[in-house]
Amino acid sequence: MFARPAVRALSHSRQFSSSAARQTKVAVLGAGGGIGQPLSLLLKTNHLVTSLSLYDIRGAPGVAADISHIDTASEVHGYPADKLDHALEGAQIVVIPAGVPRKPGMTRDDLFNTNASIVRDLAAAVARVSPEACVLVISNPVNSTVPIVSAVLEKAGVYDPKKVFGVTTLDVVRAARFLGGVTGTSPNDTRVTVIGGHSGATIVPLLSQTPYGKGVTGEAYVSLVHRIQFGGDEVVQAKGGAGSATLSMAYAGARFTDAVLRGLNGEKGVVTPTFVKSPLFADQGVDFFSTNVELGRNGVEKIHPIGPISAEEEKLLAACLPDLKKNIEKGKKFMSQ
Ligand SMILES: NC(=O)c1ccc[n+]([C@@H]2O[C@H](COP(=O)([O-])OP(=O)(O)OC[C@H]3O[C@@H](n4cnc5c(N)ncnc54)[C@H](O)[C@@H]3O)[C@@H](O)[C@H]2O)c1
Ligand SMILES: O=C(O)C[C@H](O)C(=O)O
Repeated sequence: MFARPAVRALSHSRQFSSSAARQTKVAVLGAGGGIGQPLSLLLKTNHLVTSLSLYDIRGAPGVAADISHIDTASEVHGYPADKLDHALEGAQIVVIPAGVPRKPGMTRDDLFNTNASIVRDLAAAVARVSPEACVLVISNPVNSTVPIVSAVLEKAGVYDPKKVFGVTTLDVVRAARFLGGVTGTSPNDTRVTVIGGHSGATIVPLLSQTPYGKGVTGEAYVSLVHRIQFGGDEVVQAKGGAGSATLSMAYAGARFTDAVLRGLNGEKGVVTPTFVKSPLFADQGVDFFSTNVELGRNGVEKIHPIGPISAEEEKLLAACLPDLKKNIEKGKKFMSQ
């Protein structure tokens, strides 16, 4: 589906014969929503998906009927509110964009009270029905919902930290686009590794690690970093109360799902940032963190170190860690109550 690799590290051919690709069922929970619909559409065009299972408390059968007419080989089924378990049967990948989006003036953390329980209940169903699936969490606040999903699976005795991912790809997409805008180059030449978490100061773009990013300094650097960290707010403001990023997120979610699919299919060198259980800053109480991760047949194959960073990025990282720690602890506390 995507002509370009997910990150610049993916440079080799990714062609598969249909016989080489395994059968992969992908379930989308929240498929009737602003993200869920275009994400499901993009997944229907992905030839690594053999079966697409669309679930929502509202509207999923209609979305499924519509998408099922697209002339790619995958089967599409839609499931109403009371058929969650059916939707999850046999799923190898579960993507979760279910939950409420922000309105102007809200932080992602303001969504916690509503989305924490939605994600918890969906994760409980995953634990019960498809415990071996890779779970890709889009619902905000990602910094807290990923620890919640992990804790639910852990409580059920089926937690595999290699298979739970917070989707931070939109930050990577924005960083490439915004840097390309500043330097006047194609985003294909301005891929940026973005580490940390997915909200404000927890989003840390490593511009110094790219040839074009290194050249952005002074005020231009400060405003570029701010735009990457607060790109979500731009969309929330522009939509004026009608929600947050849906189309760019669907693109980002489909791209990350494609990366996971390619890893499961045995493709080597699939590397992209994602928010996972990570040892990198665990000694500082931050045991979930996004860095470049190599994806493989079992999910996370290898967590890459952050690599050399500039003095400015050291400061961004120092600001990120306390906020991220609070967000992670909030998710864990919710699950321990
Ligand atoms: N990770 C990211 O980068 C990123 C980017 C954009 C948005 N988001 C988040 O994604 C979430 C969804 O955003 P949206 O714009 O699609 O919202 P939306 O309101 O348009 O859609 C959400 C959908 O979830 C469904 N839903 C609610 N509870 C459910 C449940 N228990 N089971 C199944 N479905 C349920 C709703 O019926 C709705 O169709 C929000 O939390 C938003 O903040 C994350
Ligand atoms: O900004 C939001 O609330 C949605 C999403 O997290 C984004 O980054 O666009």
